[in-house]
Amino acid sequence: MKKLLDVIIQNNRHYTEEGSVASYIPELEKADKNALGICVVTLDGEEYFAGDYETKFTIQSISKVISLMLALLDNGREYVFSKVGMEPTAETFNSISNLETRNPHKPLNPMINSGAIATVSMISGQDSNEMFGRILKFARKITGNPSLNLNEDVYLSEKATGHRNRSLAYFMKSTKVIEQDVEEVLDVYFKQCSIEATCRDIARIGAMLANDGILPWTGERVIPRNVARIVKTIMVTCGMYDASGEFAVNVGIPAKSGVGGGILTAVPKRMGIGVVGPSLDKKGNSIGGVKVLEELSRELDLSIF
Ligand SMILES: NC(=O)CC[C@H](N)C(=O)O
Repeated sequence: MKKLLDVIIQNNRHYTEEGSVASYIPELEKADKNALGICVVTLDGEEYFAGDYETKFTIQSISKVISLMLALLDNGREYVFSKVGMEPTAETFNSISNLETRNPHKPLNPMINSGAIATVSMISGQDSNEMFGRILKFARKITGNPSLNLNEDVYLSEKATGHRNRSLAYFMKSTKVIEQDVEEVLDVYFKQCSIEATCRDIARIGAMLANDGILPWTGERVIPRNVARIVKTIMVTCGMYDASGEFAVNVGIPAKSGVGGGILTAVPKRMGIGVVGPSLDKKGNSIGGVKVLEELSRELDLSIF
């Protein structure tokens, strides 16, 4: 496995030249454009690494998977999906247009910004500190990494410039999708996006999902099987934003990307995979990361379809 991963990273590193790092959150521009790394965590607890696997990145939209799990645990499926839909989108991840035209009462799905902000608003807690505290605690548990933390500079950078997200949130307040204080909800959203990780951390979340909600390295159940199933299904249909269909054809596994360059994937019954490559394609997915996953999926026959 280790050899295969080394070769795949080598074969695909050149793609990083064709993309660019995210710059609309100013702090993200500091990322290393040519970094490309991978970690595979199998369900028997083995971990394999290749390339720039030690590269740290903020999880950005990958956090949407974490808050969806927590919102489902806190509220149950009926309530969560009364506020946010389950349908894929052909628009960009921060699109505002569907909010009014498609269904003014709920954002399309929990993997785009509007849907994730609505999802975050359903997480229990008195204020933003308590809500984010619960997200971080849960994230530490499912990564097995007690030192997982916020990147303060990215958080402040996004908070200062996140006007598009603010407009999505205030629109949803007007339609009563969001019932809480908008600024508190946004603060939690900006913070969860700014959690800093390595590809090992996200591979471990993938392995837990692949293992139907049980941490492979301790045997502990952290989410019910049904929650794992729902989350993986939403990842397949919506996790790569408006490139989810193409990714399903070319790779064929539940995945969630973030503009920090990470992609979390869960291969049911087999493994979790985390990749990092901050150079992004036009839709905001790691350009090298997607290519690495395509080759790995072909080599190991990982597609679920
Ligand atoms: N696609 C992403 O990773 C988007 C997350 C980012 N924090 C944003 O809200 O714009």
